[in-house]
Amino acid sequence: MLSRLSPRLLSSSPRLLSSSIRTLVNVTYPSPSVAVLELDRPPVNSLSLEMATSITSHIKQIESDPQIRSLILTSSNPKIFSAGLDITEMSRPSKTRLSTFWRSIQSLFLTLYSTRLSTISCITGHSPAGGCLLSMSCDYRVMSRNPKLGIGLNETRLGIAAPFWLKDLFVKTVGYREAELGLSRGKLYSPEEALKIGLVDEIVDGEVYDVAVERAEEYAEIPEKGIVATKRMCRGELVRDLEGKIEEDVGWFTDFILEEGTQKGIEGYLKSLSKK
Ligand SMILES: CCCCCC/C=C\CC(=O)SCCNC(=O)CCNC(=O)[C@H](O)C(C)(C)COP(=O)(O)OP(=O)(O)OC[C@H]1O[C@@H](n2cnc3c(N)ncnc32)[C@H](O)[C@@H]1OP(=O)(O)O
Repeated sequence: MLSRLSPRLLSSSPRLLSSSIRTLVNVTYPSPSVAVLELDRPPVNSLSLEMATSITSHIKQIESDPQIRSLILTSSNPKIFSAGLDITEMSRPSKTRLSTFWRSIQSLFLTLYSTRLSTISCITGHSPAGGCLLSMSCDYRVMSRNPKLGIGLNETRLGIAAPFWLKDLFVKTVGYREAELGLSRGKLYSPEEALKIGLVDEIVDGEVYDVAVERAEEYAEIPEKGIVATKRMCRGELVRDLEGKIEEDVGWFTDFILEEGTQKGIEGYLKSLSKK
């Protein structure tokens, strides 16, 4: 049923969706050339297999409408953009589910990072690890000034490591030395710190969503051919690197996660989260 509805109809009539086919995201259109994809998986927008798959398929649907030029990625939770990968997917998983899960994350990254759409990440809340991956995959990042918020790659704190393509993305975004420091220490940056190192492009005192819409409209006014070719030039190398190593990366991820030491670390981290 979903595939027979146009993206516009789907988004403008959320009541059409019954709870049995929850999409985990909401799509709206604040102007004729801008779409907003709002992450909506309570409590923390963590990326499960289903969540990652849904985001990817909605980006593809939005992309297929030639009128849409810009996409804003945001969250229905004002305090949390995304808590990153759903850690329960990595806790005592079956190897089959774990591989499929990781493929869904690779595919989400490749789709978001290389879309023809100009993408604006509207970071209203915390954005650790996979949340930071989503933000960094966008073309422009605006974040609320709230000093209590954190954004960064804290994988080492869970006893895991970022894959090579996420490390490369971080290096491209903040530079080699800052990336090495941030990754090793699993550092979450405040919005001010993130602005200083180029992890976000703008921090906003008031309504971050309004600024995101403004930026999305500015991007939408730039002629498409030039901006898409430029994006391809800037991002093609990393896309090709991962595309050429999909299987190797799945093998690396599943081996790393299924190792007993990693499992103990993940269990401990999950316990510390639920004890808070
Ligand atoms: C081998 C290589 C692997 C490479 C993979 C590289 C890529 C990405 C890795 C990741 O993304 S791993 C995930 C990293 N994320 C985090 O460390 C964030 C953890 N969460 C938090 O810090 C906090 O939850 C928060 C986001 C700051 C929100 O805090 P708040 O106080 O508002 O909410 P909580 O009470 O902590 O959480 C509510 C509820 O959600 C559960 N939960 C939180 N985060 C996750 C998550 N990422 N996955 C699954 N579940 C999560 C948390 O346990 C609570 O559950 P209950 O106790 O209510 O059952």
